[in-house]
Amino acid sequence: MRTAYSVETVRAAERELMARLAEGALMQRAAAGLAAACADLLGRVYGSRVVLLVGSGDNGGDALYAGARLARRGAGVTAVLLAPERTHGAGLAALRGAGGTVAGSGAAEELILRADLVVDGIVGIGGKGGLRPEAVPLAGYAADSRAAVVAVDLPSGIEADTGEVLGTAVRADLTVTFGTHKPGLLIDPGREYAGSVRLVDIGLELPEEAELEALQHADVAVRLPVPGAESDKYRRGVVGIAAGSARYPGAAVLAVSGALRGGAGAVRYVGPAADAVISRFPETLVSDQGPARAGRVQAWVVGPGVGDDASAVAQVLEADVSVLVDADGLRLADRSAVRARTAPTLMTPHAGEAAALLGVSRESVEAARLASARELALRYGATVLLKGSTTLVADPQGGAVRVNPTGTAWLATAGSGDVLSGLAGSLLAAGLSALDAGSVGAYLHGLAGRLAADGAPLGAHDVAAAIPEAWRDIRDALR
Ligand SMILES: NC(=O)C1=CN([C@@H]2O[C@H](COP(=O)(O)OP(=O)(O)OC[C@H]3O[C@@H](n4cnc5c(N)ncnc54)[C@H](O)[C@@H]3O)[C@@H](O)[C@H]2O)[C@@H](O)CC1
Ligand SMILES: [K+]
Repeated sequence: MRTAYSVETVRAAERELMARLAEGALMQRAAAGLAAACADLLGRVYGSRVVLLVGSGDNGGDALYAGARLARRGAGVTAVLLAPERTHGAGLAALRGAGGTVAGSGAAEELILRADLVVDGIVGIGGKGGLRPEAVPLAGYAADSRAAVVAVDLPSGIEADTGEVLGTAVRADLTVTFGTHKPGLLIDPGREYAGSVRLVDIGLELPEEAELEALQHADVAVRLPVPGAESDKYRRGVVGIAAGSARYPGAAVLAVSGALRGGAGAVRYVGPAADAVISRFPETLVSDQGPARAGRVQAWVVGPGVGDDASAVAQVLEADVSVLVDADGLRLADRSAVRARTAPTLMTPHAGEAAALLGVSRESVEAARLASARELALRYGATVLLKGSTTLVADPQGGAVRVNPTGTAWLATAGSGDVLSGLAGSLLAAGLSALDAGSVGAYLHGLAGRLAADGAPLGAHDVAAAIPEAWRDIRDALR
């Protein structure tokens, strides 16, 4: 499991650790890790041109000490100081002692454009409210330069706790982060600014429960349902799919295609698209009765392509089994009916749907994904899977939010969400909690999307067809 902790938690752990260590020891650990990462990126340190962007805090101190280490190995290191009178004094002395120099801000553009490496130590976890105006041009020069850009702890200008980007931020090729990932490094839009992320262990002791967690192959593998010797189709779980309409039969077919690959023993389809479903997937059990009379299931998926069939949504919400609500279902679901449920509920909006449910703009959901997912979970008393470039899953009772690491932009294709609904609903029917079904479903779906796309456009049905390959790939992590 990859975890991320909030600034407040990191600060507390740092205080505790600093009290036990010699003055400056922690910063030396950070700088050593940073310098090593820079050296790896440069390949040849000797003779390289390195520019340090140095803000007024310890983030700048890290950059200066790392710069001193690179200067000692023969790099030409120049520091651009944003606040010369408030620069980390000992760090600056170390840089000078190692042969590094300081340039005035007038020389910054020229230096950055000619550099091999730019180290962004403008601001770290002490930053708030986006880049200050004097730092904004530096981010621009770094973006225009052919130099590799390494962010210290996090790209300056992104909000560490949320991944929000307020105005301009530094775009890094590599972020070297200390002690733990910060939430903003794993959530868009901040994640896109971070490039690849390298974690340097500085010995922080962090609490059990993280702010954010990202499942990895091994975490998913142990959660995948596996039929036992005693299993039959009913014991493996039956998932009911209430989806599709005369106008949108394809949504039903795609939801079923995901559900068939998600671990349930049988898929029961209810709705007006039964013919389309059967002709594509003859193994589906179909019914033209409403969900309330369709026979026993262990979980329901309701919503993809149902149009205005509010009755199907209401019937499903009354069922005493796990329910996944998606697409049209989100619009039609009565909030008090969702809140009144005692069995688990998983809602799967994309940013636009989440915005409608919260009564805010789509942009504000996209800018603050973590807060939006949490808020929605609280309001509805339901687990919320917020789809997007970084899919998040939040439980209503709090706890670590799951962030999906397998997403790919190729998944932004019509019908892809219907496949995810069926898949995650099938995992619910197989007995996974709403949090696990949502996060394991998103992980499988993302990986299937990557495997199916392999760098080329794909259709949603390709994603569904690639789920078994993704499943095997993950399962093999346990071998
Ligand atoms: N505290 C520790 O134990 C350690 C801290 N380390 C480093 O220290 C950093 C935190 O240092 P600080 O607490 O000094 O804080 P920062 O260096 O992150 O930033 C604080 C300084 O930046 C200025 N600032 C705030 N917002 C800004 C903005 N939007 N634009 C420009 N300047 C802004 C403030 O005036 C303040 O002087 C970490 O991110 C990490 O890089 C590491 O050395 C590891 C050990
Ligand atoms: K930084």
